[in-house]
This record gives sequence, structure tokens and C-alpha cells, in this order.
Amino acid sequence: MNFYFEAAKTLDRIDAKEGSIKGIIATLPEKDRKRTAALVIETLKFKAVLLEVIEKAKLMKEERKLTSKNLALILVHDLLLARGIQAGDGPLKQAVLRHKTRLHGEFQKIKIKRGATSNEQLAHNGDERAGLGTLEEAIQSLKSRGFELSDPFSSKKGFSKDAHVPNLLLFHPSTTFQTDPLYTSGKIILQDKASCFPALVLSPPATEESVVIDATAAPGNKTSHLSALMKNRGKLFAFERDRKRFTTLKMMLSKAGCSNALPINADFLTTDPQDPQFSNVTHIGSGIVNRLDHLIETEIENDADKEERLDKLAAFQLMMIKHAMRFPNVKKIVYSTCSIHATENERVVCNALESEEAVAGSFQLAPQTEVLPTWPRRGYPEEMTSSPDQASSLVRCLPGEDATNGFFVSCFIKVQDTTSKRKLDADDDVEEVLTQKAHKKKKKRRKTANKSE
Ligand SMILES: C[S@@+](CC[C@H](N)C(=O)[O-])C[C@H]1O[C@@H](n2cnc3c(N)ncnc32)[C@H](O)[C@@H]1O
Repeated sequence: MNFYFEAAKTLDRIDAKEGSIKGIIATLPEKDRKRTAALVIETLKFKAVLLEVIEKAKLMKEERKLTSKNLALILVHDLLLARGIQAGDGPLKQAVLRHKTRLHGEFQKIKIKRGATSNEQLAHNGDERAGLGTLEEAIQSLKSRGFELSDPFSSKKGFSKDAHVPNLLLFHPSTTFQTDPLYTSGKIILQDKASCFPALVLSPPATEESVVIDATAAPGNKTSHLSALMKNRGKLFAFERDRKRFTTLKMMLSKAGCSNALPINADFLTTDPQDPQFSNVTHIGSGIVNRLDHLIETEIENDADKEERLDKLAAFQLMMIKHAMRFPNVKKIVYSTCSIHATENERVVCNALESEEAVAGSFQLAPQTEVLPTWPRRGYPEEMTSSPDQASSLVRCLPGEDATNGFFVSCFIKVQDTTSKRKLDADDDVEEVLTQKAHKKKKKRRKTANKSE
């Protein structure tokens, strides 16, 4: 078993970025170096799929003794992809073997789903830890194929680093990447600049304890961005209600090496915020308007129809935010749309701020300093019924003006007001919570009035 512990420890060090994979392997005792290196590299190649198998088979949930994710990965690797676990009969080996049938079953299911005819087709080639590779590696690779670091708006071969989004490279609009190996291998992801904003604003912590939800995940651009920001650590639940889009989501996450992502084919609104698996969720992202929605805004649609459609969308989006606010430990919620209509943007935000859930959970808009502070275009003050000043907390992008698609980002945070902070449970008397709040507000107003007299 020692050999397996050594390999798991090596994976821990790789996860902790103690050095390059090669450098870490070079420090292993010479005796077992070759064998450990082979097992570590093979496990990294299949990490995404092995994690999915372990999760589906509930291995770590049911075997509490198996506390190391990396040891589980190594043992399941040998069980499924090598000649079995080569160790004496210890309790950890037995723990894995108890789930042998289920693990094999889940592995076969994934193979069938992805249409893989060999195990090798499930491998991710490259550094699974880094997922997308480093920015400098990508820049070097692009330069070697004729691109040059220069203004992408004036030169077709030009590309540049973006001023607002780290790790984002800008290209001339005529550049195509569809057949480029950097793109097909998942090392780079093509995304409109503004679509990078929600993950950046949510900025979940990159720790093993981090638990995050992407409520509307497919095709997975935002999810993979979140996973990269989390450095593949912790847990990232990725909800997608549409079955077909869910298949795309899973493929994309596997290709991009997002091993901390747990794709779930379900409607986010049907989740129970009190479910213990969500008890440590602190960050939630939601954005439902499809990029193609503007295409159905045809000339034929009259104003009344359009209004009705926008109202319906806005009502649905409000439900998503309010549902997110019900998660007991959520601290930050980012709501974004690819829409330029105030009905789906500022007005939804104002309604959300006035909702029972926001009042009971003490949610407010994060200040501009926490929401892309240097981005110049902010929300529309005249649409902020609560307070026009709050518009500075919001981010807007205008197509044709900002070199992006139309986009909107808002960020709700739970304020640390210990005196009034209350969780909204199913049995809570919302009316009572609201009355208490209103009372406090009134008292504060009276105090201020007294002072100024
Ligand atoms: C605009 S796309 C999301 C784009 C994604 N965030 C990205 O960056 O790649 C919206 C997705 O949310 C899904 N969706 C809408 N409502 C949902 C819900 N209540 N629960 C789960 N998924 C939902 C839709 O099926 C659609 O695939």
C-alpha cells in the first residue's frame, strides 16, 4: 500500500502547485520513481472521468475511512484501468473493492454516453492540473503559428492581453479557431469578453472547502472559467436542465479538465436549498438568457408581444435569484444576462432587492469596488427604483460600443449585519421578519431626523 500512498502524496503536491509535475516526480525516492511516475501520469490523464465515476458511485460518501481524494483516484485508476489494486488486503483496498461492481458500472456508462470505444478515448492529454495550460504557454504557442502581440483591431494576425479580464486574449474578429488544436483540445476556450465577467465577479475561493453552484451551466463556458478560478479545487455544482445541452456541458467540462465540476441534469429551481449537500454553498452564479435570444426579436414581433416576453423572462430570472438567496450559507450571488433591456436587468435587480428573501437574508448589491471597478459603463440610474446611486454597482456592456456583446452583471452579497441577519427557513414567518426590518428602518429614520433638528 505504501506505493499507493506515495503516488497520492505526489498528486497532493501537484495540486498544491509545489512545482512542475516533472520537478515533483524528480524528488521521489529513486527506488520507486519510475513506477510512481507512471501511475501518477496515467491517473492525471484520466482524472476527470475517474472523479466522475467516484462521485457517481458515492465511494467517498459511503467509505468514510477513505478521506483522501487523490488516494481514491489512484486506487480506482488501478481497479478500472490497470491490472487491479496491487496491494495486500488492507482496509482501504477493501473499501474500494466493496464498490467494485458499481465503479465498473459507472465507468461503462460514461464510456457509452461519450461513445468511446476504448479507454484511451476518455483520456485527457496534457496537464490535467493546469486544465487550460498557462497564459504564457498559450501566447508562445500562438506566436509560433504566426500570431503577433499587437493591436487585434487593426491587424488580422494581432492579438493582445485584455485590460479587464486576466487570462483573456483578444483577437481580430475574422480569426477562426474551430479546427485549431489549442481549441479542439480544450486548452483555449472561445468566449465573448463580457461573458467572462460573471465568473470574475463571483471569484470563488480556490480552496478544497470551496462549494459553488453554477445554476445555468451549458454549454459550460462560465463553469469552466469558474473551475479554473477555483484551481480545480473544492466542488462546483453545474446545473443544466436541458438534456441535450447537458451532454454538451459534460463533454466540455471533461475536455477542459474541470475535475472539481459536478454536472447535474436538473432544474436549479427544483433543488432543495436545505439539502445537506448544499449546506456549504457560498457562491452562486445564474444567467439564463441565451445568446441567441436577440435573433428571435424580429421585426415581426410587435411591442406588446415583446413586452410580454420580456416580462415573463424577467419573472423567471427573479425566481432564480430568489431561489439562490434561500441557500443557508450563500454569501455571494452573481446574476447576469446577455440582454440590454432594463426589464431583465435593473428592474429584476430592484425586485430581487425588495424580495422577502433578500430582506430576510440581508442581501445588498456589492459596491462598485467589488464589481469590475475599472469598467466604465455602469447600470442605468433612472431604472433603479430603490436608489439611483446603486446603478454604479451594476455593469453594462453595449454592443458596437464596448467591443463586446450586450451584457449585464449584478452581484448580491450578504451583509454581515449580526443584529438583523436572519435565515429564511421554510417555516419562517416572512411577514414577521419584514415587519421587524421595517420597524428598524423607521427607528433609524426617526433618529436621523432628531439629529438634524
Ligand atoms: C445562457 S445559457 C448559459 C450559458 C453558460 N453560463 C455559459 O457561459 O456557457 C443558459 C442555460 O441555462 C439553462 N437553464 C435555464 N433555466 C435553468 C434552470 N432553471 N435550471 C437549470 N438550467 C437552466 C438553459 O437550458 C441554458 O442551457
